[in-house]
Amino acid sequence: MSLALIWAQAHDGVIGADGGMPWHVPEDLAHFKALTGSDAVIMGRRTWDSLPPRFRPLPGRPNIVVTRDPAWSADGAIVAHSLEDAFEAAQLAGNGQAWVTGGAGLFTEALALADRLEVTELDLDVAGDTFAPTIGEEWVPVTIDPAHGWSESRTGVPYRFIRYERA
Ligand SMILES: CCc1nc(N)nc(N)c1OCCCOc1ncccc1N1CCC(C(F)(F)F)CC1
Repeated sequence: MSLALIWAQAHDGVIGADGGMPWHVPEDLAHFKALTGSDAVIMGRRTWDSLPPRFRPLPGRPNIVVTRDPAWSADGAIVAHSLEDAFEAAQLAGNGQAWVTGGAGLFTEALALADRLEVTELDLDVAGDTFAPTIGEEWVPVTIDPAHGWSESRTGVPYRFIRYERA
């Protein structure tokens, strides 16, 4: 079972503001859906709370939610009380690839265990209160589109997808 992290970030690594994502880039939703498919997703409880109700749980796959609260539960969520427990639950319930989908705390912790990062970069200046983890030198960007070219979202936001793998 390997662990991948997936996130979308604006300038300065902003990934969230006031419990949500301060943008709407449909191409990123499609990208997230295409990449994570029916694989297990692991997320923190605040990310779970941030999901629009129609996507909670994320459809068609095990949703593992990490929380410190021993009393927490939610329909459609497999509860874990640590990233290790979540990883184990993903191995039991999942099909080979597990995705950490947020938030910042989990990304920072999971970075050490992951072998793949799928980052959507948005050419967007937006105020935020939550930030992506710093990607260290050991991570190598894998060119997946012509030299990481920028595309333009139908909402006008330039975006690009970058895959990183551990060197
Ligand atoms: C997509 C947002 C997203 N992008 C990338 N690249 N990495 C992520 N870690 C990520 O955050 C996933 C959890 C938060 O997700 C949402 N937050 C607000 C609104 C909508 C969503 N989505 C819509 C698509 C839906 C589907 F199941 F269709 F994929 C899942 C929930």
